[in-house]
Parts: sequence; structure tokens; C-alpha cells
Amino acid sequence: MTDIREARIVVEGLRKSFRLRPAGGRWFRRAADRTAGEVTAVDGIGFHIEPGEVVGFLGPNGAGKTTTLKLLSGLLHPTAGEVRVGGYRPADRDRDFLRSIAFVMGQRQQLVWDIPIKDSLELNRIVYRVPDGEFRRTRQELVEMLELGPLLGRTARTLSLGQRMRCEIAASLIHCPSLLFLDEPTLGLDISMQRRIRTFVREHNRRRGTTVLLTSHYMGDIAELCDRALVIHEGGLVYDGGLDALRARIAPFKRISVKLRGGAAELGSLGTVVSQSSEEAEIRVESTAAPDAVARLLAIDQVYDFQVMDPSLEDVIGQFFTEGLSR
Ligand SMILES: Nc1ncnc2c1ncn2[C@@H]1O[C@H](COP(=O)(O)OP(=O)(O)OP(=O)(O)O)[C@@H](O)[C@H]1O
Repeated sequence: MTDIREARIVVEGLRKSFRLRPAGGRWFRRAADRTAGEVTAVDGIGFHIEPGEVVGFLGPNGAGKTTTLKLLSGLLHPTAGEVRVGGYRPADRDRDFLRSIAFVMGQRQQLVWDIPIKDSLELNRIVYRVPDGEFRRTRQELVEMLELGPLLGRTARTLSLGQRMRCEIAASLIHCPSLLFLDEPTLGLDISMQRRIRTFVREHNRRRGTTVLLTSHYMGDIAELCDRALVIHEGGLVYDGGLDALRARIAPFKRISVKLRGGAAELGSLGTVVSQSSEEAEIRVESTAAPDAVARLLAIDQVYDFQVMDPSLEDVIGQFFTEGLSR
């Protein structure tokens, strides 16, 4: 078997359908079974991921992102198609494969609720048979990077969401997996905690070369961490590529934020005025028209400052799903 540290992830024609089980009693279920349908969560997707990449999965609710991560980590069996990580088929749950991955789910508690965090780390050392020296080194590194020192003696039940998430991540990484699945790791966290988690993931990827696959509703996570995005819509893969290319293809415009003094200015001829007051305005112009708009802004008396910005990833994705996927 290939060492999964050097292994690429190969996904081909991957499909996952769920049978919808009707709720209710036995008789009702049997009657309803005749009409019960199927939902296809992942519908024939394919891609390759190289070792060390940080890849973001984007898509609206119910698009199939979590199901894809579960298929890649072996939590679910594919209905059809192939997933390979090196020589491993994740659904076989081979012990060496399982020892090489970690799956952190933002919405699900994985730490033991009633034991101190340091004991949870120890428990994972035993489960994953991490040699003593390696355990001490990794633990120290994780405690430093995630600032866990004061939390080690506390039980998971007494921690705040952000503290618990940092401990969850540490417990998941104590065996130095080469493949890290993060499903909504910053869900519900405030901005500064989101930032801390991002900084950690980036630094961990840099130091250890861990491949990271990430879903997040916070575009900041994706924009800051990922060079590549896979956009999933209704189970299908509709985009696979760089974030800049996604922006250029979907939202080929710039936002210009303008500071005004001495009253409102006539800006409508430069582009689309998104907002305007007597002190500031925001206009949207086609990327190719931006240099001309900037030259004309300089000649307007009321304009004393401006900034040209790329559209936010939220804008790009919003446009992607509202203005059509065929672009
Ligand atoms: N165990 C299951 N049984 C039946 N349907 C399921 C199951 N798991 C997922 N689905 C369905 O598959 C589709 C994809 O779900 P999935 O959780 O992968 O979406 P997602 O992109 O992660 O969404 P979100 O952003 O809301 O988390 C949804 O229609 C969901 O209802």
C-alpha cells in the first residue's frame, strides 16, 4: 500500500443515494415504503487532490458537501463510483487508513464529555497507539499552537464552544494524520476564534504538509485557507479550480469604495451605484472598465479618497447560484 502521506485522492463517478425511510409505526412504514423514494446526495462527481493541498468544498445547504466528506473518509459506502486514497478504498475502513485520517465535525461533539481534556488526549494516544515520544512532541506543539494550557485539566462539558473546538482539533490531530477533514470547523464561533482556528489550520498544513479538506459557510475560512475550491450544487460538481479564477469567471467586476466631502456626487456614469450617502459611496464596475472609472473619479471634486476591491467571495458565490451555473 502507498504511504498515504504521498497519496493523492482520486474520485471518479462517485454517487451516493439514500433511501428515504418513512417515519411512523411498523404498519405505516410498510405501507409507505411502497412510495418511499430516494435522495441522491452526491451525483457522479470526480476530482483529484494532491498531498498537502487545502481544498474548500462550497455549495448551498443540502448540496452534498458533508456526504462527500463522509464518502472520502469511509464513514459512508458509495452507491456507485470510486474513491481511492493511495491504495485504500476508504469504505473498507482499513486500520492503516483510519490511522492516517482525522474528521472534525463542527456540529458534533467528539470529546468525552466528563473527563479532563488531557485524558481525552491520552485516550486517543492509546486508541491510535501513538509512541510516547511522538505523543509528547505532538501534544506540546498542539497545546502551544491552540493555547490549550489552561484547558487541559477541565472537562469538555465546562468549556465554551470555541475552547471545545480547539480541544476537539487537538484530540483529532494527536496521531498526526496526513489527511484532515474539517466539516464546518468554525460554526458558531466569533470572529476572533474563527481567526485563531484558521491560523492554526494554515500553520499546521505548512508545518506538517497535512492535506486538508474543508467545508464552511464562512467564506473567510475558504478565502483564507484554500487555494482551490470545489463547488457542489445538487450533488454535482459545478466548479473545480482556483478562487481567483472563480472570481474572474463569475464576478468579473471590481467594487470601488469612495469617500466624499462637500455633498453627494454624480457617480452613475462610472458604473452601478450600490450605495451612496453624502460621505461615501460604493460603485460596481466591470473589471475592464475599472482603470477608466478610476481616472474619472480623480477628476470629481467631492471625491477625496477611494479604494478598488475585488468582489467578496460571498458576492461571487451568491452570484454563482442566483445568476446561473452555466457561465
Ligand atoms: N442519512 C441520510 N439519509 C437521507 N438523506 C440524507 C442523509 N444524509 C444526507 N441526506 C440528504 O442528502 C443531501 C445532501 O446532504 P449533505 O448533508 O451532504 O449536504 P451539505 O451540502 O453538507 O449541506 P449543509 O450545508 O446544509 O450541511 C440532502 O438532501 C440531505 O437531506
